[in-house]
Amino acid sequence: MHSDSSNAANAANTVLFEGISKRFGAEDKSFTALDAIDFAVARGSITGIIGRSGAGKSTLIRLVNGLERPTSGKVIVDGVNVSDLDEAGLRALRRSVGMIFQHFNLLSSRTAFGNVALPLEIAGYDKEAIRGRVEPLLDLVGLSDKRDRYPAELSGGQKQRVGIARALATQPKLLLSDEATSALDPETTQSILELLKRINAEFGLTVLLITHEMEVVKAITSDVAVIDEGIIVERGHTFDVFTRPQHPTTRALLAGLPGSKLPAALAFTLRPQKTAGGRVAVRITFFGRTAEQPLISRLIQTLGSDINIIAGTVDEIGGEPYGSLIIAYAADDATIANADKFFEANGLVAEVLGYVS
Ligand SMILES: Nc1ncnc2c1ncn2[C@@H]1O[C@H](COP(=O)(O)OP(=O)(O)OP(=O)(O)O)[C@@H](O)[C@H]1O
Repeated sequence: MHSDSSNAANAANTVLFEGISKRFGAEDKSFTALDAIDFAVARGSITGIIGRSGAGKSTLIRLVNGLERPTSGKVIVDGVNVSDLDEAGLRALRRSVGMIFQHFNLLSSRTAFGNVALPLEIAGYDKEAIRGRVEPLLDLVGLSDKRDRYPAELSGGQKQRVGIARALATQPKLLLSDEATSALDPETTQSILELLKRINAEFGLTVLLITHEMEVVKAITSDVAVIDEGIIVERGHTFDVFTRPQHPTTRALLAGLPGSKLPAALAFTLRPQKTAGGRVAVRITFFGRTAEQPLISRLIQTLGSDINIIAGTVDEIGGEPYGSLIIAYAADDATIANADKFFEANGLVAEVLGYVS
């Protein structure tokens, strides 16, 4: 029997991790790969789990389709406790949960068509039904003209498209992605992420992806959890986690993003203390609607023309505009007070980076 609250949680979430821990090895020298994980993957979301190598990401995702069993706790997929399933139940679960992999895991002896058809053959579909399902899928992933090609004749991006079509063949409600773009170049990564985004929007498919690449999380997820040594250290809407990271691990992962580093010339001259007649260097972060306003010209109007713009980026996180601007201006009390008033009035987050002469 489910309580009303667990029914509501199952309606809202495709996956629930409840008090999950996973230990490997014998009792006396066991290793804790996951510890006290409570996490929900909202239905229809694209949710990312990010962490460094060895953080526990693969173990966590493998619990979802029953490839690993938790040492304690429950993983609930679409209202079903995965640990309660017998072999037949696990087979049914794996039909309703598609998965894509870093190295694609295609059968080299089968064509693109044959690879996509495989899960349908295993599920016992007849030839006609298989063709009726596989051809539109190859079309969806843009590979109709490659239907008779073998994996060795396809590029990495094309192989991953076959992998995506195969994962969708049994019409799953959930797609698991295990570092699916890690072996691809940035441009191909972008096109695969666009495809995942389109599939999520068109079919309402929930996507749970694990990655060590912040770029991937930034490009397509709505929600994210940061995992470190088997513990979720930070979670939330991607936009909030990226713009106001709280945990040092999140900050360290974000520091690898292009545009997050200080320009070399500034980093070299920046001092922690104010110098006589020196200038203060400030990073202004602006979100949502403020990112679209003509901030720079208003800033110049407020602070006068004695302001240097050192660096700037405008970007999008989870579809929301976001920008950052590094400026320097006179570090006297009147100018600083004037600037602070401007930042506050315009809802800008300003962080003093240091002082330059
Ligand atoms: N079958 C196993 N037996 C023993 N230890 C394991 C097993 N599987 C994983 N581990 C350990 O659990 C920890 C988490 O591994 P996991 O593969 O989940 O990390 P990850 O975040 O996916 O890392 P990567 O990105 O390198 O794959 C690692 O320290 C790993 O060595």
